[in-house]
Amino acid sequence: MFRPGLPCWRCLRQLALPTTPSSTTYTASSAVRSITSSSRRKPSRLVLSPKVATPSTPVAPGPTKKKTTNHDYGLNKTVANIKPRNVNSRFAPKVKAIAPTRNKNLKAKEGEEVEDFKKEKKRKDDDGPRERPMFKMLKMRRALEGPSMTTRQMMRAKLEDVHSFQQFGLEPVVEEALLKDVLGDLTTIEPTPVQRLAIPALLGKDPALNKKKLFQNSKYESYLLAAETGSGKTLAYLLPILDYIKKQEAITKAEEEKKKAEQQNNRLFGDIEAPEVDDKNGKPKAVVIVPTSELVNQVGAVAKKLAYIAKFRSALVSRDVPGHLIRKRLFSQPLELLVCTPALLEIFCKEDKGFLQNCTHIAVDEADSLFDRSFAPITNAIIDAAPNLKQLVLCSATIPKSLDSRLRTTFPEIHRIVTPNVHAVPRRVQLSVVDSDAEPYRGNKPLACADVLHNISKDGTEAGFVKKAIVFVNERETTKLLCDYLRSKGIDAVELERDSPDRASSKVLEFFTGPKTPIDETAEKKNQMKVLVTTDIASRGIDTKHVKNVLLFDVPHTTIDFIHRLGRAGRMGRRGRAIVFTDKKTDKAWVKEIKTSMHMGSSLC
Ligand SMILES: Nc1ncnc2c1ncn2[C@@H]1O[C@H](COP(=O)(O)OP(=O)(O)OP(=O)(O)O)[C@@H](O)[C@H]1O
Repeated sequence: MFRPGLPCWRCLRQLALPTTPSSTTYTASSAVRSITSSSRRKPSRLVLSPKVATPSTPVAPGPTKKKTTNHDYGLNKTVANIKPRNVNSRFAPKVKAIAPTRNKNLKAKEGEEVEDFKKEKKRKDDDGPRERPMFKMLKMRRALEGPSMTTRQMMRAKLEDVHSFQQFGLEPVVEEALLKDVLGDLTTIEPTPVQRLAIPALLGKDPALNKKKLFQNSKYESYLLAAETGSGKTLAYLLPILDYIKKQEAITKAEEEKKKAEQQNNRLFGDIEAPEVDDKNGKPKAVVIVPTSELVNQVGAVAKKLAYIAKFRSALVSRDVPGHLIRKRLFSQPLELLVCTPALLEIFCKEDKGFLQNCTHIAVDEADSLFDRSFAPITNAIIDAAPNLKQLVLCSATIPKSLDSRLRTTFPEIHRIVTPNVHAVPRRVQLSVVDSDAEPYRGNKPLACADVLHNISKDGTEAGFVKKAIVFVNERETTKLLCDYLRSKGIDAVELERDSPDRASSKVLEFFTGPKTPIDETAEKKNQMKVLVTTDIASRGIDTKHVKNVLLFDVPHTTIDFIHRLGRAGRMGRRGRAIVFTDKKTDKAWVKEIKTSMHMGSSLC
């Protein structure tokens, strides 16, 4: 309340006039401070934000408005007035401006936070140059190379000619193993588009393919198989390899019998040859290279199924296999097929220069990752270590432009087998977008995710079976945090990332790659849904045939990641549902573009 004789503080603040004539100079600001002393009563107002030391996502500097004091608008300047980029430049002025109002503790705290920020900045600078997020985003969205219209039409025409596996003329044992043990549970068995195109070409039975002319300047035949996710690429390269092995086996057997007969003959005349030393142990005839141990197990499982009837020896080797088992699997018997990760295979090749001397076939699955900058030297070294290589097959669901141009220089004669729908996510996968910034989530993305999962579990689909959902995140650290959060909301979630403790046992993945699981009606708490929270480790190649729901908690960085993650649902003609969560950092226009492309069934190029 205003009383005459006493100063009005509002006026004092505005006029900044001295009030009472006293011995000490009494300014308006000091008066306000001494009387209201809001800072002392409400210290929280002056406490620096605890986030000041937390590195925020760097924002691209926009054009700054310049204050011109004179009217030459900076035209007469001879020196560029660019501020040096130092740590303090962004927030030192703020610190200075409010410094006089601080007490000692606050100053100390402030100093600590500045130090923290400096340390963080130094760490970031040491890690490499800072990139502006927009440019980083654009750089990471590597464009995919799509097939031309003519190629698509040619491929479509070719597809019409093939309808059954019997048309390929595979070795009888291989065909029997395929139809009985691998696809035996299907009512109608017919090859998929990539199998129709690739198997005749790799077997040398494609009349349109003149191999002699095509590979006249090359030591071996090279093929690139590019087909959509979940389209049966594994069998497309595995069947021709096994067919060759079985054919060669028959030839070798005939030769050995002939040799034996000759030796028998020679023995009659006393000329006995020394028996040949068996050099086949630890020398595989064919090698399949895959990027992860999960894929070693998956491809290996298909090979094992085929081996039961087709009778060949295969070995699976990855970092999950103990040393004594690797030794046993590799060196105790002659080996036909080795499924391995590149790092281990490179070690074997370095240790034994002749390790791949009997190898005639190499298949590189997920070729786009195995030929990217980090893996390419290893993969190339392995290929170079096979002197008798006859066929090299590179296989992937996504061919980035960078890989395409690298292949043109490394393997100029490579024959491309591309399905018409490559780089497209099947239309049977429906994509929905959930904006976590909108009501009712208000920026709480984990809550949005839990809510969506809750709704899925109650939607009445997949009656009688446990629903399986995969949630993909971008960062490893998020896996555990999100998984714990979902568990706290009563959702049965498990996590899988590169360093997960239970990764070695593969138990986590087994459930999601396995067949449909009926709900246990006898259990006290009936489990309606199981959720896997994972990174890209489970996005490539993992055959989650019975997973219908894929949630992209983070928007993937690239179109390639989009294709692989969405590819975990809607495999082999099944229906699927994908949900992507957006927030204010998301490029919503891009997500919309992806959604439109999926709706149209076109490539996500
Ligand atoms: N001709 C076929 N008919 C029916 N099912 C098949 C056929 N060929 C393969 N499959 C099955 O389809 C599933 C997917 O196959 P596969 O893992 O080889 O796909 P992919 O193209 O390699 O997928 P990704 O690109 O994700 O690695 C497997 O379970 C496989 O058994």
